[in-house]
Amino acid sequence: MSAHAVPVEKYHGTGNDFLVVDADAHTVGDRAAFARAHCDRETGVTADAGVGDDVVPASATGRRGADGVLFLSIAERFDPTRVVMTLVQPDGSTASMCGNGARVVARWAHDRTGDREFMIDTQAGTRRASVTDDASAATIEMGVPTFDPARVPVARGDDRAGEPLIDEPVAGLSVTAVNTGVPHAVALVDGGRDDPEGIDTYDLDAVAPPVRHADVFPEGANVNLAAVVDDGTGGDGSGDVSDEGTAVIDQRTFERGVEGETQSCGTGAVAVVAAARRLGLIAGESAVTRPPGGDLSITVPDAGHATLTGPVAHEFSGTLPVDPR
Ligand SMILES: N[C@@H](CCC[C@H](N)C(=O)O)C(=O)O
Repeated sequence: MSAHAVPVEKYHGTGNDFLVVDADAHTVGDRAAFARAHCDRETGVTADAGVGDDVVPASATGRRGADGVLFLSIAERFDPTRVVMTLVQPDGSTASMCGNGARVVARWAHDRTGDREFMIDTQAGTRRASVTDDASAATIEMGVPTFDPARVPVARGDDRAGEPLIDEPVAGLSVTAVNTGVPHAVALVDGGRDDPEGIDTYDLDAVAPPVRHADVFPEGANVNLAAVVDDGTGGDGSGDVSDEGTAVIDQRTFERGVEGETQSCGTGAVAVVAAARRLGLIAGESAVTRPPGGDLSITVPDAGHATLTGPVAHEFSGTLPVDPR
């Protein structure tokens, strides 16, 4: 390996794909430039970056580039093993939390250590994580979603400055603002993916940017469309909570930092379920969200951490230039 090359692993969680760099072993001086170059969907990393037997056909996503670079630092002296996670996005920005990225971190740490339980240190706080026996799926504690306008953050600039922004018009969509580690705007729309007039009829790349950049979101926001296709009431209609099933919500997310729609967004999935609960659109605390890249299982209890569970997979190993210019 050249002195100017760094080993990388590529993983994805429901199509949200990430390059992973072991930040203890390898220094990347300009992380933003590295992410901008190698995440580019036109000119960025491919499975050809792999070396020897590690090269496998780009699997479930099979796409060039990535949704970000995870710079990871692992400390096995702790029990459970701790991993410090920093996500640098395709535009060079750093995100304080990433749900699917954290699932990738758990799988990467498992592949290194064989452990199944981890603590992941993010800029949004320390999160517990675990992988299944076969490591094909990971669960992350996602913290407590907040609608507090000071913490989303939301800046109304009027006499409602202290009120949460719940199902209100913002730049053409009716949105609910929630922070699940990063800021999200959630617009509940009619009709799921199977509805010819439903969620997939929206041109997300057109409708999301005005919300993402709206003045009411001083730090910007990820923008989610969500359609409740099963409210989870199920049962016999008696209202008995033991009859409550798992709700099903179709989800699409336009991500800040990617500046486009991703196949899946974990913090977005939790935001969607938290918003649906807040609006009284689903019965219980559990839901499956269905972003384009695959299903995610979410819990948002009345008290305590939300959780995010879903599949995670390794795509390939390789090396990339540290300085891509
Ligand atoms: N894809 C992530 C979210 C990453 C952060 C986001 N783009 C932001 O800048 O807020 C996830 O799975 O949560």
